[in-house]
Amino acid sequence: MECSCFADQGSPMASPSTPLYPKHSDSLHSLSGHDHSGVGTSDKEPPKFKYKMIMVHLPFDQHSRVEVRPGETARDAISKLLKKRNITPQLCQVNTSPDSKTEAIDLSKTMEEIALHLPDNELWVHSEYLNTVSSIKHAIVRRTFIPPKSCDVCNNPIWMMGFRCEFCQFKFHQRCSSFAPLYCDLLQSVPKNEDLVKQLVGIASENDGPDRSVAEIVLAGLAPTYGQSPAATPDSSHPDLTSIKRTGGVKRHPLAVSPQAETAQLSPAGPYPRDRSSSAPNINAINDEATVQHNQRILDALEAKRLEEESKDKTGSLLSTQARRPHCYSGHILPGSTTSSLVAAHLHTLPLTPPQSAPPQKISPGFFRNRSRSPGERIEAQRPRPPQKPQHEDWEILPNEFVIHYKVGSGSFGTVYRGEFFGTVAIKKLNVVDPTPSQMAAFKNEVAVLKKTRHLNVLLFMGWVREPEIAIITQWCEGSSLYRHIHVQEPRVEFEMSAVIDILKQVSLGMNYLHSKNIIHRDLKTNNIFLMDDMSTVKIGDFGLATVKTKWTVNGGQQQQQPTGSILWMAPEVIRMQDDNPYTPQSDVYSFGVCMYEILSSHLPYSNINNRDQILFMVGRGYLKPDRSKIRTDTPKSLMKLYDNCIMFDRNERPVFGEVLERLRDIILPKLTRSQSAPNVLHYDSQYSVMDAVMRSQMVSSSYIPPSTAKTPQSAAAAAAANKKAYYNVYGLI
Ligand SMILES: Nc1ncnc2c1ncn2[C@@H]1O[C@H](COP(=O)(O)OP(=O)(O)OP(=O)(O)O)[C@@H](O)[C@H]1O
Ligand SMILES: [Zn+2]
Ligand SMILES: [Zn+2]
Repeated sequence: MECSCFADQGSPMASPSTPLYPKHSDSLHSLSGHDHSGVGTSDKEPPKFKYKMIMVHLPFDQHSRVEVRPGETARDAISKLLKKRNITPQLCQVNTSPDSKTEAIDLSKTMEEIALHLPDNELWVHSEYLNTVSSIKHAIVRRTFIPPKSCDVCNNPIWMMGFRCEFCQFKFHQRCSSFAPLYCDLLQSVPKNEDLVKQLVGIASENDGPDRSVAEIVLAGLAPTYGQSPAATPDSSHPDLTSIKRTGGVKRHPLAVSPQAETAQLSPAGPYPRDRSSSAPNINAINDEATVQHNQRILDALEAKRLEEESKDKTGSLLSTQARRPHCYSGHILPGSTTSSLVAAHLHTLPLTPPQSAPPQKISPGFFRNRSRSPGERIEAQRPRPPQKPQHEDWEILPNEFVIHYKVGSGSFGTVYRGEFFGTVAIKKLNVVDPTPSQMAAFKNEVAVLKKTRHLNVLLFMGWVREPEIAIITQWCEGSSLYRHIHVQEPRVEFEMSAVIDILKQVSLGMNYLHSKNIIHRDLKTNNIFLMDDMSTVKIGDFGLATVKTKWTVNGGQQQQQPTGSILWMAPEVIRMQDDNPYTPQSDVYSFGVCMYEILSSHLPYSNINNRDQILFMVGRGYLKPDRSKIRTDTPKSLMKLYDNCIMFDRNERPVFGEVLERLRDIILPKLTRSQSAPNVLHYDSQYSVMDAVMRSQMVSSSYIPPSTAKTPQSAAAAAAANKKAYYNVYGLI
């Protein structure tokens, strides 16, 4: 096959004489309808080209655009695209059509020259190699690892149960399955393309680093057939592994048995002189949603098969497995595999074909870990580790450590349950199925921040759950949200002004703290403000988790274009989504302003407009603000001013929470209000303040006893208990 591949740079395979587009160029010319006098071309006139951007179709159904830059060769331009995706350019060729059999373009030409002749502004990158690679599946079996072996994903010990590919020996925890490579290396398919082999030899001898390793592995897999004609190779669909010694493929795993010794013993001279046993990257570490789904399918199938196997006669299963799977070289099945676990054969029947639109091929640095180059290092890697307790990651809570009781409600990015984890907790399962590794990593970063939050007014984060679904566990808030108090419960609560200020101060304290930790809430609203401990303490919940809130809400992947969720609290700049990330401390301050409005007016904003889009449009442009006339008349001027400042259209004109707090502290309530109230109960952080304020303002109970009037601690406690009961009775909470 004659082609002008990336590998041809300076190699004998280069075909500079290959005419550029011999089949199409004439028709192109007439089709284009442009003046192509520059084609050919005179030195003086800069060549005119039709397209500034060319669409490039990439392996795994991806595509990208490449800019036509003067003087840049096609090789350089397209290599950049491929390298970004961790695809080895040397393994690809470029055509002007989706058919890889057509003439490849000459990559030494400039993009300008190429653009001149393109029928449409499209190019196709083909790779037989990648096609072959992506057809190879793991043969994963569930295994008991005694003594524990380290997981090839996370490096932590696999304590007892885990999984391993019987081909490539890749082993991993169930929880790490989403990070396992999608396929194993070239073990089954033996490409018979001589050109490809030559290219690989070229790569193996000329390059260094991952490219070379990749080529070496493939060549190792091809070793027995290399140099033979396709007809002379054994039946490629069922290669006899006792005669085809594909040691390179199997022994490449870092912790697999004695790589060097066995390579020396088993492998015939390879097609190239290097010691290939030392470089063994897993070339197929494709980490994304497809991987997760793929692996999950494998695990699910395995689980089903395991149960099936368990009910069968265990003694016969090794034999039958091997009989059903002629590919399975018994030497690869390590001692310790339980016969019942050898379900690899069944996997042949599973529909585990690679996804049509496979993701970028990533060579994850994680998979190079422990691949030592010296025998000494290898021994180190194989030394058994002392047994350890099963490890969870920092603050991870295992499925068997908590109990879910019942569903409480759901929001835009999760469902909340009441449950038990060393006491009553709230478990929020996030709306995410199969997070990509990058989402998972971002999520973990955010968890790392959440776990450091310790403030009286911030809901206590207690841990996170990976399986069966990703969830966050927090302290449980008995009582109710501010939203329920204002908008739902009957009779309506109108807090005393002093209680209003107390609540606002506590919210500002919590928010100021979160901002000091660089946590932007992104969803501050009265639903996420809880009144606890007999309503004396305010807790802010549902904060942080930027990844979950933006990226996971739409099909698990894309950034949302349209604002979703709680639009009433969204700052105009968030509604407009003008920047990549419109969330700032000031956008939280805006949301706080809306909470102020709710509590001061007992209304939700824009309750007279029932068109969501209209609200979004008008608030986003600054044409609409909450109806100020609904705000209660006893609101102090300074508080009103603070509210106005918080909801300023221009975020730079809004105060920060530190200032909000100062201004709230400075508010002096009219003496009259105070003298009517019981003394002392309303000062900031009074244990009874909010509840007392509610009770008094509603005059709900004749049995109300201001705690501060109680003579002894016991009678104060009794008064508090009685008041609580009265309160909850009134609101139907008990
Ligand atoms: N820690 C908690 N303790 C008690 N109830 C809680 C807790 N966290 C949430 N809830 C309740 O669970 C329900 C669902 O909460 P969730 O946070 O999912 O939704 P939301 O805040 O209303 O909306 P969104 O998440 O879209 O902003 C609400 O009724 C909320 O009051
Ligand atoms: Zn494998
Ligand atoms: Zn692991």
